[in-house]
Amino acid sequence: MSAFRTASGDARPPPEHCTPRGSPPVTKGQSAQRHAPLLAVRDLGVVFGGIVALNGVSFDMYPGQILGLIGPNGAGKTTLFNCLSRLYQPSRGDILLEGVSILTRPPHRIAEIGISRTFQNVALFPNLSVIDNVRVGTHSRTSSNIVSDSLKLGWVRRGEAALNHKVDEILGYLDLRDVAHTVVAGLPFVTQKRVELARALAAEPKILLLDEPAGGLNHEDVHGLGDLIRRIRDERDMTVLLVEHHMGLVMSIADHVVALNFGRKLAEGTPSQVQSDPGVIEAYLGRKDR
Ligand SMILES: Nc1ncnc2c1ncn2[C@@H]1O[C@H](COP(=O)(O)OP(=O)(O)OP(=O)(O)O)[C@@H](O)[C@H]1O
Repeated sequence: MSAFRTASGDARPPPEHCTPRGSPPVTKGQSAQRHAPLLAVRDLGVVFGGIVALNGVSFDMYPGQILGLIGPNGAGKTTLFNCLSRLYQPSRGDILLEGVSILTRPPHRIAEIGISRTFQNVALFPNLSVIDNVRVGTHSRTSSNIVSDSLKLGWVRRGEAALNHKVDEILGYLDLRDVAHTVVAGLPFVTQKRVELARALAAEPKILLLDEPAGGLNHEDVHGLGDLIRRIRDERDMTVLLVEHHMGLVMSIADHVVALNFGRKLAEGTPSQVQSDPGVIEAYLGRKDR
């Protein structure tokens, strides 16, 4: 069984937004394009010394979309991802969440406005248990402080109980209850990836940023991961941005794909539009006449 199943299993009816057989499928994310963008990337530019890592990239993300960000090595995907999670400050352009620029926010305050991320190589506290790592994710949702915590005020205790309940629910959702009290360092990489996802979900983000979630996973786990990402979008009402080299995963779950090359946007559209774009084919395979 895939390590990326959820506790609720796989046998579910198709979601309401699916169209009947025969008509072109319209995904929840594609129909969302009728709404205002949740996130707008505008003319983004990043320069490292003499290297132009991003050059005037613009695109929109709509509520409920799974957006795949692809491109060959060095295309600028990680740079863009790091701008979205505020690790990098762009040299030009803007990123707007629900119409408001996020560029004045430091990285540690990005979860408060509804953006959570996972890391390519997993960035957990290795010596803490699974449950404590997931609790860290709830930090942006707590309003207590050292004074109220030490006085154990009534509203602090009620808040703690609600957070514990939420953490337990997420552990159950990602099938992590059995390892809740196990120290993370001893767990297999694939389980650590699920813990990181649990931590990101604990912040209840509007936008979940996934940095190469399929890296290091076997074929079966990648399949399970695809199902899980779609379920998280559908069941937990999230919008997902996925940076991924695994083309099969991106093309099977994304509603919309943005392709970068040499720091510029090369193409965007549905997975099949982007897959058949001559510029994208050339960027991945090289020119035929070479
Ligand atoms: N911190 C940095 N300092 C200098 N140059 C950088 C830095 N980060 C990225 N670059 C350069 O910016 C360009 C874009 O890199 P980036 O890592 O964003 O691409 P990518 O699409 O994520 O590639 P990969 O798929 O290989 O991870 C590359 O030329 C890279 O060498």
